[in-house]
This record gives sequence, C-alpha cells and structure tokens, in this order.
Amino acid sequence: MSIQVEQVRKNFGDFVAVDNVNLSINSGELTALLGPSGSGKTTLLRLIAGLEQTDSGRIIFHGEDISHQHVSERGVGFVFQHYALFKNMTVFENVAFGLTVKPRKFRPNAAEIKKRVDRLLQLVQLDWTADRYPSQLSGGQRQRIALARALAVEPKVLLLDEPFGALDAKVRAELRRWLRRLHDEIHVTSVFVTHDQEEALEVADRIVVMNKGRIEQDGTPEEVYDNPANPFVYEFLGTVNLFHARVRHGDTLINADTQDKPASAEEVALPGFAYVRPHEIDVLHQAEEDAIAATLELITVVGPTVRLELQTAISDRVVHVELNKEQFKKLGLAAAQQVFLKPRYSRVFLGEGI
Ligand SMILES: Nc1ncnc2c1ncn2[C@@H]1O[C@H](COP(=O)(O)OP(=O)(O)OP(=O)(O)O)[C@@H](O)[C@H]1O
Repeated sequence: MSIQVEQVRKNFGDFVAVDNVNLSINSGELTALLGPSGSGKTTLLRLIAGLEQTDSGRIIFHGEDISHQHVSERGVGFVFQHYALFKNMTVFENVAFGLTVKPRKFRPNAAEIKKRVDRLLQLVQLDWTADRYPSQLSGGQRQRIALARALAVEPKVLLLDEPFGALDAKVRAELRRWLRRLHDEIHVTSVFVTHDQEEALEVADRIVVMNKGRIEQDGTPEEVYDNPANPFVYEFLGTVNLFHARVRHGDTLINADTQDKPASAEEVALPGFAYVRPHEIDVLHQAEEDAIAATLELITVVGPTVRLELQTAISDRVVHVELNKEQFKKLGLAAAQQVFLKPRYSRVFLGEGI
C-alpha cells in the first residue's frame, strides 16, 4: 500500500503544525519521520491515520483519495509510546481483540482467531506469554504484544508513534533491531515517528527529516547522513563541528584568513561554513598546511571509541573528534597537549552562517 501526502496543511488556531507537506511513501517501505520536538511528526502521522482532519491537501492510499474517510475505514494499525494493552485481558485476548469485535459477517471463527493469534505471538517471539496478563510482562514485551495486536487485523498501513520511547536504552536498541527484522518478514507499509536519529538511521528504509511543520529532507539513511541538504539536517543527524571557511574555485579553505585579499574578481572567495563530523578529523603532532592548532582538553573513553574535546584559538566552539582506541594509543595523547587538526572531509554551506 503506497501513501501519498499532497500539499497537506494542518493548523491549530493560528499555529501551523504541518505546512504544505508533500510526501510519497512506497509500498512495503519502513519510513521514519524524524525531527525535534514540535516539528509536526505526530500531527502528520495522525493525519495519515485519520485521527486528525487536514485543513487542506489530500491523503492518498494506493491511488485512492482517503482524506475524508474515517479512521475506522482506513485499515491502519497503531502502536503508541505508552502501551495501551487492556490490563484485565490476557495477552492472547489482547491480540485477539481487534478480531473479536469485528461485525459478525467479517469475524473469523474461534479456531481461525486462535490460529492467527498463535501465529502472531510466534512472530513477535512471545508465544509463551499467551496466558499472562500485561502486568506480568516487561515494558519491551508489552510493546511487542501491542505490535502483534496492531497486526492482528491485517492493517494495510502500520503507524508507530515513538513505539520504544518509554523504554531504557538497551531494550530500545534490541527492539529497534527486532522491528527491522520483523518488517523484513512482513513488509507492511510502515511509518514511525522518532526524535532519535540513531533509531531512524538504524531501522528505516527512508528518513523524512521534519522541522517547523516542513520537510527538510527525504531520502535513504545514507543520503541524509552523507549528503545532508542543509545545515539543519547536518546538525540534527549527530555531532558536527563548524569551521569558518572560504570557497574559491571549488576549493574549501577552512579557517582561511578572513582578510585574505583576492588578486582579481575571479579570485573572490565566498564565505561559508565547513561542517565536519568528529570521525572525519585527523589529529597530528606536527603542524601541516591547512592544519589547525588545538589544545586537547578532555578525553572520554566510551567502549571502543575515544572522544576528544579540543579548543582552538580561532573559535569559541569546542571541537569534537572521535578516534578508535587503536588510533588513540598510537598517538599517545594526553590532556592539555598541543596538537593539530586536519579535517579529511567537509561539507560546505555558503553564507554568513548560523
Ligand atoms: N491538538 C492540538 N492543539 C493545539 N496544538 C497542537 C495540538 N497537537 C499538536 N499541537 C502543536 O503542534 C506542534 C506539532 O506537534 P507534534 O506533536 O506534531 O510534534 P512532534 O514533532 O510530534 O513533537 P514531539 O516529538 O514532541 O511529539 C506542536 O507545537 C504542538 O504543540
């Protein structure tokens, strides 16, 4: 089931929560809506679901305009952040719920319901919990049951709003890998909301980066991470260092002297900002052309990664560098040491910057 969002707008009073959004989601894709708090992710998801009505624009499922269809007609399944399982029902009854409340002529018989629920519980690897009550499950298990329950009615589209948001980091990481594997098995068109860039990068086929009710970029995880469309996307997708830069004949001069005098009009260097990820910087003991002198202020070891914080004379901003342990040992670095930084790769956005 493909989804098209065309020129969709949603206001709350004077506030524009979703601002003329266009989005096309392919059938069978797992798409992440990623953005900071208040960027309109949940509102867009609720508009797709039919839990909110658009002020203008259209929502199309597989070529059919469903903008005016009621939520119950759209064939969507939901999973929310806070497990909405029925406390007084067993796991089996929870998963079976959507089937048991179907009108009689659409309702499968008891044997068929049992077969389907058993199959779903196996799919989420929790068949051994069928007779338990939600209070006897961990948070992560409850979310897997919530997912099984959403899938029971065979939705055309699965919508997940921060499904792992309330869980601790380790369970969250496990569940997101599990969701990816599950999606590879069932291929139902799915859209999930998250503000966690790591989650989006790891799980999604497509990432839609939102900001202030608009889409900043829409692409594969590699596209948005390696080729961010603008500074907002760059900054949102992980730690980044900003250096003043000037661009001349396609070459970037990081921290080039801002007084630098061009010999001719063609030589004019345009001011901009070079964005460099922490793992894209080499640390040197000796000065080299284009290397930036820096003082090492803080060393933090996080598992196999060593994070450095450095201060340069040319900016107030701390520079973040990431090395693996081997590189770090080879360099023999210690706090307060003087070093030189050389970005291996940068992406430049022209303009006077942020
Ligand atoms: N029912 C409502 N009435 C008024 N304003 C609303 C309503 N729902 C959402 N908003 C506002 O619309 C904006 C977008 O909200 P939305 O929940 O879509 O953002 P979000 O990106 O999902 O954020 P979060 O990650 O915090 O959930 C917010 O500023 C919010 O306050």
